[in-house]
Amino acid sequence: MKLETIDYLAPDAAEKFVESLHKIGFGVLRNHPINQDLVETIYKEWHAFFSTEEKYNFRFNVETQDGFFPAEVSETAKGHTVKDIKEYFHVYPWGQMPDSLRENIMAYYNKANEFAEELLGWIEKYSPSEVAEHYTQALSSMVHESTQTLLRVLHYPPMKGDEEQGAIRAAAHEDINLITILPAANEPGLQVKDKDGDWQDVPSDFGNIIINIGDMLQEASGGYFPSTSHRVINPEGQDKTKSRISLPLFLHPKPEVVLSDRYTAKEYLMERLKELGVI
Ligand SMILES: O=C(O)CCC(=O)C(=O)O
Ligand SMILES: [Fe+2]
Repeated sequence: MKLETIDYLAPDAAEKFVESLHKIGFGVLRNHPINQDLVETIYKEWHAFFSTEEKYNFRFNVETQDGFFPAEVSETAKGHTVKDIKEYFHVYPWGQMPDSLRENIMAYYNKANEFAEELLGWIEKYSPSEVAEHYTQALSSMVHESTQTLLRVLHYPPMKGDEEQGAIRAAAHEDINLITILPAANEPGLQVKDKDGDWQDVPSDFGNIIINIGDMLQEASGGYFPSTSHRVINPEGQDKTKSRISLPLFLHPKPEVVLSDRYTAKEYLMERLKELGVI
């Protein structure tokens, strides 16, 4: 099944969107309520921030994981040995960030959280009853007023030619959280692995919003919604000189939320972070 872009305003949008999440683990929406001018402004402001030395004043707090993660400490995806070519900033409402960037990024954080709750309502409504009966509470209430939901501002720098052999912008991985909401980045590169094991480009027309299933919803739905591998490939030709900025919001349930008879959200997260060697 090819990943189709769904019109948020179409009468059958919710049903089609949830079908796409079930079949592919990804759904792409256009005509959605997230303001594109705000997204563009954030891309510009944070691109400027990443190009200054000021970012080093916000080095991440090891305990709480908010703040700036330089390229040298950037992630290595599960099962990989080479670091991704990226730097990023973890934004939490309670976390450190430059005062000058707070207003716009928090406006986006709040709006995208509200939108995510609406989409979780769609997912719940169109989950088959034998799947939905295992949800221990409404999906939207799992994340409502959660302090764990993480907005990651990612900067993939221009390619310099001295990158480590085999390194890519983001190696294949799955997200740990419930769902992820991601406005199309300012440059292409995001790919999803389909059922045949082939990499498909995610339709990343500027203005689209991309939603994917994370491991926690896969767990809570007994596998009905698959947490699909995705990656960001390196640019070619002219695009090598360009930075790519992206803005995934990782919806994390409140720690005490029961995902399944095996895990609470907190237990699940701890297990995964240990596996990744983060804690
Ligand atoms: O930059 C992107 O488009 C995707 C990033 C991503 O998948 C992640 O940070 O988990
Ligand atoms: Fe991801």
